[in-house]
Amino acid sequence: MSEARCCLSESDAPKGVAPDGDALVRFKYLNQGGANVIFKILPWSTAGAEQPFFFVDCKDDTFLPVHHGDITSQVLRVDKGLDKTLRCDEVVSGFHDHVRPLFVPGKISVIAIDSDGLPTVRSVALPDLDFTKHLMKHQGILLYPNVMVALISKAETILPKRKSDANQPTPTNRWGILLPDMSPAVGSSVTIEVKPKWLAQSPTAPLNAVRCRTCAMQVAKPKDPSNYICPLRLLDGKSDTFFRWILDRVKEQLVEHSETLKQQQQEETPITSAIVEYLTRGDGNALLHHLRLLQTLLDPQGVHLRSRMYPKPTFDHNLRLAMTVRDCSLYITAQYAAGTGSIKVDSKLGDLDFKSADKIDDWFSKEEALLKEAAYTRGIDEDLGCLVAEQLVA
Ligand SMILES: O=P(O)(O)O[C@@H]1[C@@H](OP(=O)(O)O)[C@H](OP(=O)(O)O)[C@H](O)[C@H](OP(=O)(O)O)[C@H]1OP(=O)(O)O
Ligand SMILES: Nc1ncnc2c1ncn2[C@@H]1O[C@H](COP(=O)(O)OP(=O)(O)OP(=O)(O)O)[C@@H](O)[C@H]1O
Repeated sequence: MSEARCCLSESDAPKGVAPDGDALVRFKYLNQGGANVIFKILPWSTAGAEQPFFFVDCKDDTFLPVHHGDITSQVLRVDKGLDKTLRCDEVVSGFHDHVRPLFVPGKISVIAIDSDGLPTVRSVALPDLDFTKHLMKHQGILLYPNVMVALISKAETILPKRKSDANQPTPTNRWGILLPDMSPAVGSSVTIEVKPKWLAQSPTAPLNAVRCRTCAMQVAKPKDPSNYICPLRLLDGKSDTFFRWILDRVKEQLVEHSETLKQQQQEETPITSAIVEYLTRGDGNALLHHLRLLQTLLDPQGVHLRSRMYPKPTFDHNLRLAMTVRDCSLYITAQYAAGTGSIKVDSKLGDLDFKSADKIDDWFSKEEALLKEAAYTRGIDEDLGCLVAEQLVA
């Protein structure tokens, strides 16, 4: 091993490595998505019955324990070990090698159709802007077996071993990722989480589409309608629908944070207005436009035309990147000082995991199902608030 940050229990520690009390931490389940589980990292205390763990910086044969203060502003993300999803070490390398470069000035190779109707590779310059302040630092962490046992006991959705590790003893060392903790802080910040999914229409949507790709998905496979919003509204930002959607999200958190209803009501509208302003005219708007640009540059033809596109490696690589930036999360934080009117809004992108090539067939099937089911075009009873539909009426 040359240099790595590791997490271990006292019984994993090599002889002579004994952490001070201020290096000890415990893990608390925070949340999970389809592929990963997130844990909060809290200082360990003798009061609980929890087993302590600690982080060390390992260099050659030396193990240097890390003070918990350097760790507890972060969360630990651990992959569940499912098929077609990436291990955390693959996420970290994919992020650095392929995803991060999309957020700094530079050139990318894209597939365009030439005047003869044939695919051709073009080099396109990205905007001369640096969006890296919106990216989270990804730090790979080697998790020792006893840490894995404890994490699996808190989240049984983490598989003890992947199919590809079938011959390994259970459980083995695994990689996790330390990321900045974007959770709200009671009394001083709220965090709104949105997925800026398909910010432009699918290239293979029918010409008579009455809704965008994300709304078409919501028709075909509805998910929690109570907090659904058409992602094109994030970019447009003007409507009352959008203001109300943000207000509802802010209220959900202030209800838990505020001591009185009056205090909540005093804070909710200014915080909502600051977030809407940020997404409509501020840095958030520039970021959303950049995501839309990436989504369209990297996938101008659509997975359905894949068989006619070449060079195939460029097409597939770009499609994977486009699908990555269509499935990330945006964490918008508003820090406020109660009663002062001071509000600072910021945002970071999460879940920028470079999608696996194994998913290409699934993307093909998803688009095919949307077309077959007429999800872009058929009439429905409910109003999803799709901006495409609104623009057709206008
Ligand atoms: O099917 P979509 O377009 O709705 O997107 C899936 C997401 O659905 P949602 O954003 O909730 O509507 C879905 O999100 P959830 O698990 O529903 O939170 C996943 O992100 C999925 O990607 P992967 O299989 O984990 O790599 C996403 O799949 P792909 O982006 O890989 O197609
Ligand atoms: N850095 C973070 N700080 C605070 N909470 C987080 C952080 N990252 C993730 N979360 C929470 O955990 C949830 C799941 O995380 P994440 O989106 O990374 O999982 P996933 O399995 O990759 O999701 P998907 O289902 O989209 O593939 C998020 O929706 C969010 O609520």
